Amino acid sequence: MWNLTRFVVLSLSRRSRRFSTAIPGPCIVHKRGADILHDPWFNKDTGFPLTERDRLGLRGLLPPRVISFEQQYARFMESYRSLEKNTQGHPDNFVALAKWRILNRLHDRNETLYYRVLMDNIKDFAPVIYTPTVGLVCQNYSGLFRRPRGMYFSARDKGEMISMIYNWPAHQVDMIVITDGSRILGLGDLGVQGIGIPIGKLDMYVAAAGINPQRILPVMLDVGTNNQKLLEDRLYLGLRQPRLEGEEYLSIIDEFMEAVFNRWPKAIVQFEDFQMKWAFETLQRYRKRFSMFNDDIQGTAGVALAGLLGTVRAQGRPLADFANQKIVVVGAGSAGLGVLKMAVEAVTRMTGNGETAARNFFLIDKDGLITKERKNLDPAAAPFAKNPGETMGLGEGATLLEVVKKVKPHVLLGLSGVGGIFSEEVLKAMHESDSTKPAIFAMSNPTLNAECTAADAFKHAGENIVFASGSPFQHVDLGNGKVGHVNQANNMYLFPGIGLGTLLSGAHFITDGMLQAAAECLASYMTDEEVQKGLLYPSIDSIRHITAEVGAAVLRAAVSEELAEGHGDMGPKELMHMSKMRPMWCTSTDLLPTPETCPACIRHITAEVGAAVLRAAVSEELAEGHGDVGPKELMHMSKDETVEYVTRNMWYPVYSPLVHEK
Ligand SMILES: NC(=O)c1ccc[n+]([C@@H]2O[C@H](COP(=O)([O-])OP(=O)(O)OC[C@H]3O[C@@H](n4cnc5c(N)ncnc54)[C@H](O)[C@@H]3O)[C@@H](O)[C@H]2O)c1
Ligand SMILES: O=C(O)C[C@H](O)C(=O)O
Ligand SMILES: [Mg+2]
Repeated sequence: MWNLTRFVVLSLSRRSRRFSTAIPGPCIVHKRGADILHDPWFNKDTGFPLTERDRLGLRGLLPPRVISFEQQYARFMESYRSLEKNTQGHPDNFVALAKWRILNRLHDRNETLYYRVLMDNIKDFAPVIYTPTVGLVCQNYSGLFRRPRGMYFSARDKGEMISMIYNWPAHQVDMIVITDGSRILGLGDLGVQGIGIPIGKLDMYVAAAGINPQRILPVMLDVGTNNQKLLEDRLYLGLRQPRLEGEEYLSIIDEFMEAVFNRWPKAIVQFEDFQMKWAFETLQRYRKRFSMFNDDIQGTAGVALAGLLGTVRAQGRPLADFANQKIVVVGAGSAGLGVLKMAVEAVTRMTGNGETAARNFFLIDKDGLITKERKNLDPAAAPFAKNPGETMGLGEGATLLEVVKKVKPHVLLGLSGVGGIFSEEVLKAMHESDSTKPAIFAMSNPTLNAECTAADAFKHAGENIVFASGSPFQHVDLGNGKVGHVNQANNMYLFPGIGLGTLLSGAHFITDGMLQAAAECLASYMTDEEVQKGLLYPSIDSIRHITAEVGAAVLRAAVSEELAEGHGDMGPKELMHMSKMRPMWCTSTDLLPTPETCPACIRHITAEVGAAVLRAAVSEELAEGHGDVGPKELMHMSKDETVEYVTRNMWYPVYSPLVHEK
């Protein structure tokens, strides 16, 4: 076994050298001297070798000693760790902003180093550059503002966007995340300050999906704000006017979409944190015309569905039992409705009966249980409103506590944006759940808006629960060496893979089939053993791995729906002939890397899987020809081609030699 594993590890290193992204080719730069030092994409700070200092007119502009990338990395981490130490005991928000500032300064100065430290320390840094700290940054954006990042299109730019889009310096853009700032996490309307969300999401695209940071574009569409406090804030940086509505609003987004796809026809646009009415309206308006998706509706739905299927497995039941799970969803907004729609589709596929698929789902909003008797029932919520006779005796508008007590749900899932709404009484009522392992999903963000904390959930609902939250919480010490596992049910496990898979497929639309493939991939990622322990999602340390898997699943779905038009030098025919594969983008040189020596741990996982396959081939007496690059080895390798293809397209942060061209 050792030899086989060793063999696979060694062959991986051969292959990864062949496709290596870790040894960079030269990078053309059209600037010289101080302009290079002030461009975070090219800047290496003190890391410029002497030859480059001479070639690029940098001699004298830097202190004489050359500091290697690794030394710079260590120095940054040292500063970060000492900041952590020095701020111990300070208020949480103060510490969170201090950490964000130090990372943001590096981002503004040296992108290569920034993304490397982010990728290698994703577990520590994701909560700083993404949820929950990003919420705090948005709330304080106008005061924190030092440098712009991304593009800002405002209602005043009407008629100008087609030319404005050419102000963006990059020739090619692959991923755009856009918000209008109207529903930032659970924090409400933050107007122009919502730009922090696209920036944070795109950082996750770089870290998790390996999207080239030169090809990302965060966008703020400023159509005003209805947040009175911001309108009165003298530092507020956005338009001081109420939000545009109706056709006026839509005409601004229409113009933006036309401008973007006119310049970059192959870009993908992710809509993020739009208030519900515009989230649904824009999704419907654009999804058949452009390559776009709404992450809050569609990404969240896939992540929640994967978690819901995980809870069925955690109970030791077959997946088909999902149709019998009673699920109470609290929050009938873009996220809650997206989750229910996908859950109903899953039940329909399992049972073949769409009529009764929503039977076991109960939907609650700020006015309580939603039934067909609801006055002014929102058409988007109507398919999930209970008919009289299906309510188990509960009336229209029944409270959350009444619903939980009566329904005894298997799952209580919050997407309400209301912190603490899963009160002690509600959690205690989950003791009576009909499930052997009740699940509590407090998915609202950021931390203070979570429906309950992890500690409260385990304390009041019992130690036997499965728990997931949108923002990270520490695992809970249950005493006697037992641990209450906390899962992070956040759409970050899907959106980078949805974007990456779509990009590499060259599909012009993102279909339900592609989204379903992404959700199924995440749902099947965890082993039975892990799920039984209450682990529904991978650790964030494995985000690059899961993203590659999700990306490949999305790509395969696009191919099977005949939507894949290819990407770069990979045409649709080549894509069609790729089969399932596993990624290997680990840069560790260890023979058997561990999660410590290889943060993404890919080579380790791949070696294990490869060795298992090889053992099977050996035991079936088929493994004659797998030497170096024999035909049979090639045959075996072709199973891996899709992920390999995905992997090859993943950017990895290392300094490239710079070559000046006028
Ligand atoms: N974990 C994730 O990946 C993820 C993804 C998307 C959204 N979210 C979070 O979900 C929350 C909601 O997002 P959204 O886009 O659906 O917002 P939304 O504004 O569209 O919907 C909020 C819903 O909550 C309901 N609500 C408000 N107060 C309530 C109360 N007291 N009791 C019951 N329901 C109540 C509203 O009636 C509305 O139906 C936000 O906090 C957001 O950060 C998390
Ligand atoms: O941004 C997140 O962390 C998840 C989600 O998109 C949200 O709006 O809360
Ligand atoms: Mg969001």
